[in-house]
Amino acid sequence: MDGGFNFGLEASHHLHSGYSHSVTRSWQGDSTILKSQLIYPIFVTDEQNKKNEIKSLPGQYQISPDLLVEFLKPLVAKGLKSVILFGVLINSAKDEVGSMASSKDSPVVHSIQLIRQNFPDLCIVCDVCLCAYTSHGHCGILDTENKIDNQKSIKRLGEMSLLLAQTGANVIAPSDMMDCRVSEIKRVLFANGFGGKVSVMAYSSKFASCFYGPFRDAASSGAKFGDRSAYQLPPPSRGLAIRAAERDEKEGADFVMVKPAGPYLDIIRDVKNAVKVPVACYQVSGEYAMLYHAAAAGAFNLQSAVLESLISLKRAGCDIYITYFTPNLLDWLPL
Ligand SMILES: NCc1[nH]cc(CCC(=O)O)c1CC(=O)O
Repeated sequence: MDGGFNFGLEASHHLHSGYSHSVTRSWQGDSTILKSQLIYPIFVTDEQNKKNEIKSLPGQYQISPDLLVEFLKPLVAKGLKSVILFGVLINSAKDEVGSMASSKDSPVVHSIQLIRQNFPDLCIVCDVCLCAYTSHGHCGILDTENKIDNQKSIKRLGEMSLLLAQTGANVIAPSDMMDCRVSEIKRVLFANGFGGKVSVMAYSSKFASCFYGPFRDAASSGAKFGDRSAYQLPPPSRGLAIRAAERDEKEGADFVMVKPAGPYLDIIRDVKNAVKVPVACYQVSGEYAMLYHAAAAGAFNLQSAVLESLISLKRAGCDIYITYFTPNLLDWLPL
């Protein structure tokens, strides 16, 4: 008798003996999600006095640093503990090498300064990638044949990370998917006195996913957006995804990430079993849009659906939740 058959017998016994309900009730597991495990993604623009709702992400905004403090105040009062910042540039500010990514004029640098002054305890995570800053929209620097130049790219990512750390970021989160970027960023942080002070949350198991669609709108990286399947993982690949997490842990990542989250629950569990560092899961823009629009169309209650989606992540092994629903969750979750 194989395991599957055994399990079937057991299940049907529970089902028909009236035993199942008491078993599942006493076996619910821990469904608690804490506010301190949430990270709220925020898009900061280089324009002034701007708070633009993102069309494909209703309820989410591109916001300029001068309005950021007022925007965050009520959320911090409700228990917001962490944000992840994404820079958004007007097209004329972009160039081939993404110069603004490591410029003191970048909206992310301005935002870190303001958050540090006004909310000293807020944990600032910064997305580190070049796609929002390059004119071609790729996550790295291209060579003369329009292929990614890995070495040049990770050097730029190191420069960007150092500036963000110097400005006051707590966590550097590389989402570019270039080879060896975690070790390069770690090396730069240690060489400049940030070892043990600023941590690295690596987007490790990041799939080339259509669920990032609305994000392209949000980060204004849509227009010239190219195919990223050369550096993001193919959706069917399980082994690569696990090896990527193990590799990033070896390179010194303090957290690894699985992204998207909901469609990749199996990967979350496998990564959780494979690494010792905490596992962050990114419930991405497309997952947000699906839940939002389905609830708006009356398919289900938003709060129930969002909580169930996050509890599923927890069951799979999630330690940290990156979700656009963070403001809602601050209302829904107990302190
Ligand atoms: N590299 C940048 C980046 N950082 C986070 C996302 C997606 C997040 C979301 O969809 O919410 C992306 C887009 C991409 O890589 O294609």
